[in-house]
Amino acid sequence: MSVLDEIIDGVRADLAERQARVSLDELKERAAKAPQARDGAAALRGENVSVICEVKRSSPSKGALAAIADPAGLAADYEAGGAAVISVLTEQRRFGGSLADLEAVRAKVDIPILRKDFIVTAYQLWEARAYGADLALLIVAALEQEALVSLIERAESIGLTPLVEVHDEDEVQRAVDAGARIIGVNARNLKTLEVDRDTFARVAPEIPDGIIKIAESGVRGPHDLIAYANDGADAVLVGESLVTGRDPKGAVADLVAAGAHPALRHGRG
Ligand SMILES: O=P(O)(O)OC[C@@H](O)[C@@H](O)c1c[nH]c2ccccc12
Repeated sequence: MSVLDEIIDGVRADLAERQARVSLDELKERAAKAPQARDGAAALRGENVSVICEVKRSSPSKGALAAIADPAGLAADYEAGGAAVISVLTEQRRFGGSLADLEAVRAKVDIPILRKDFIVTAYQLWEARAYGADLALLIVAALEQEALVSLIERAESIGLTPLVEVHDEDEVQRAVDAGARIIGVNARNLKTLEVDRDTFARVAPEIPDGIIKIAESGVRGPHDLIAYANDGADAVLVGESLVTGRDPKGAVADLVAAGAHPALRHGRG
């Protein structure tokens, strides 16, 4: 069994508990009362390379990263540093996240928020909306094609912008066929947890023009953002280096400044 399969088993068990506690109808009522979703694609489409900053306490590859007693405070620092979008990991067992984190971050920041989790059913999309997310991650490797297609459609129909994650060329094809408009290339293979920063350069050329391209994982600082941008990234998604650093706001500002360099505009569409 791959790491991804193990994670998804845990996610399904936790999901079953929540489903037993909160009915889909209750969730839908809560989602109806949530503030209208912000435009996640618009936030990522600007002239500059956008920075998506992640609230992440731990990871299956590294274990504990940071306690993050105040996820909303961290997100506010990210926003003050110039983040375009906040990613909140809500998976509990391996990443130490929760829907409460999502809710707290929503209450504090005005920029769009991505629910980062292992979404396998529409119930989780309704949760995302009910707790204030604007975008939702859908991982191609975790979904059959039929499920991917229907979750993309469902996300859009409830006002969530799907960010579709891939790791190789075949998954790009599946994402495109399923109608993805934002594709994230994860440098980390979720089946083995290995990071290969060359993944984006290899896989991104397969993504058609007009689709927003995000380079995910392994960004240590501005030099990695610049490398990803030169390979065509419209945005980068950064977690570990921000939560383990001393000055998240300053680190985000440095990334944002690098992403605003006019030399990077050439060749990105
Ligand atoms: O901490 P990093 O290396 O900066 O990576 C952030 C983000 O890309 C990573 O957390 C991630 C990308 N895709 C995921 C899917 C599930 C869980 C986590 C992820």
